[in-house]
Amino acid sequence: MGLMGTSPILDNGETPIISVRGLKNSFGDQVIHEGLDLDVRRGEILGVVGGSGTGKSVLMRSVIGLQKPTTGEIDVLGENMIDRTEDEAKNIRRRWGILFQNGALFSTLTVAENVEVPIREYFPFIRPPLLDEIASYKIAMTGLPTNAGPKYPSELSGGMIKRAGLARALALDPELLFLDEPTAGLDPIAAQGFDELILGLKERLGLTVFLITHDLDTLYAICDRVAVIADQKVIAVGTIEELLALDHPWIQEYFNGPRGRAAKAA
Ligand SMILES: Nc1ncnc2c1ncn2[C@@H]1O[C@H](COP(=O)(O)OP(=O)(O)OP(=O)(O)O)[C@@H](O)[C@H]1O
Repeated sequence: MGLMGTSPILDNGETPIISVRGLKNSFGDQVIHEGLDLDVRRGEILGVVGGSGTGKSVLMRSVIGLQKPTTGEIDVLGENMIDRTEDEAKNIRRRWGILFQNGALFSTLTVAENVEVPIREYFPFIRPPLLDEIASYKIAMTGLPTNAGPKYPSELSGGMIKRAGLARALALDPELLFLDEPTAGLDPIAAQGFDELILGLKERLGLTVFLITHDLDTLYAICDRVAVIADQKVIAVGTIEELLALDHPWIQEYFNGPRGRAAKAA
């Protein structure tokens, strides 16, 4: 643990699932990241934390190829993400699932139809009833009742929308899941249920999870390691216990403030 090294090979000899080196992102004069390094290991849930506007979402967008960095190297699932052809990019996108902050469902499609979108895109030869069966299976995996399939997003609660978004993220059996603040806006019980769902799916499906969150309960409950973004880079990464041992004001305030202490005690 501790401060990031520069080798893309981890201590245990494994190649990381995500490797970011020397990332710089800027918008005009505003520099968001500079010299940012990060590794995500196979099978872990890595939490990404940092103050508002430190560039957590921009980091995720860079990793998934939606935001071209100013400079830097990004490897995901063994593929170099910089300067890829559209075909290569499409192939790699099939191997991960993304849950955006607001669920990002198509409002004019039912839950089942939303889940079917990526399947239709990549496997156009799969037709109903198999398509519907796959969608029902994914919907059930996320703990939604079977009657959620024909519903429209506007008929769902916030927690159900997140689950439907997750069902769509799981549509193509991804190896890697990106979650952007999955419990934001959920009540504590729904948030806890969602945490348990993520942890269960990670264990059963062997997923690797990149998770942006402000939710201290989530960090304590399900994250194997936590990466802290401050001063335009990942200043530290490790278990919460390891982070607590570091003498950084933001880390101390975040994990040892009243909310951090309450989450730890829970
Ligand atoms: N496309 C863009 N054009 C210009 N500036 C942008 C763009 N995307 C993000 N930014 C800026 O980059 C900074 C980081 O944004 P980002 O959304 O990644 O922060 P964050 O850490 O995810 O914040 P929060 O915790 O509040 O969600 C912000 O100042 C934002 O205004």
